[in-house]
Amino acid sequence: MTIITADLYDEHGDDLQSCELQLRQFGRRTAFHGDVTTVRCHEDNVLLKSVLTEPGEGRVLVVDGGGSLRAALMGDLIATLAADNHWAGVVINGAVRDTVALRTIDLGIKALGSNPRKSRKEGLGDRDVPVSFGGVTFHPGTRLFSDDDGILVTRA
Ligand SMILES: O=C([O-])CC(=O)C(=O)O
Repeated sequence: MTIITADLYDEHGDDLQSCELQLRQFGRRTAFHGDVTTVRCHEDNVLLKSVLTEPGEGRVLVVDGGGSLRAALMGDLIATLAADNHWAGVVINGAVRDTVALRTIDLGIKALGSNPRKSRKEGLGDRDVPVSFGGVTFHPGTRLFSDDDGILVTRA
C-alpha cells in the first residue's frame, strides 16, 4: 500500500510532524512507512547494524548520526541485511556508501549524503531514545511515513 505524504498531511496535518531536512533517496523503495525504532550514534555503525539484525517486522530505523558526513553509517551489506530482515526503511541523519548498489535493494533508504569512508566499529551510541533533527522529534513507537516529498511522523 502506497501512502502519499501530501494527502496524509491534508487529512491529518495537526497530528503529524514534518521533517524539514532535505534527505536524499538512496534505496529502491521510494515510499515506505512503519513504526519507528531509533539509534543515536556518531561515525560508528556497530549499534545500527545490531538493531538491523533483529526481525524488522516492517519497522523503520531512524538513525541520528548528528548530521556527520565524515563517514558512512550504512553500505550495501547492512542495507541487504535490513531488507532480508523485513525492515521497511532506514532514515539516516548522516551518510551512506555503496550508493549504486543501494538503489537495487528493496528497502527505503534516506540519508543526508554519501561518503566512501567507513565508520568506526567501537559500538558507541544509544538505542530506543527520542532523537531530533529537521524540526521533528522521532520517538520510538511512533509511526513514520516517507516518500519523495518528505517524511511525516506521528506525535508521541
Ligand atoms: O561495514 C560498514 O561499515 C558499512 C558497509 O560498508 C556496508 O554495510 O556494506
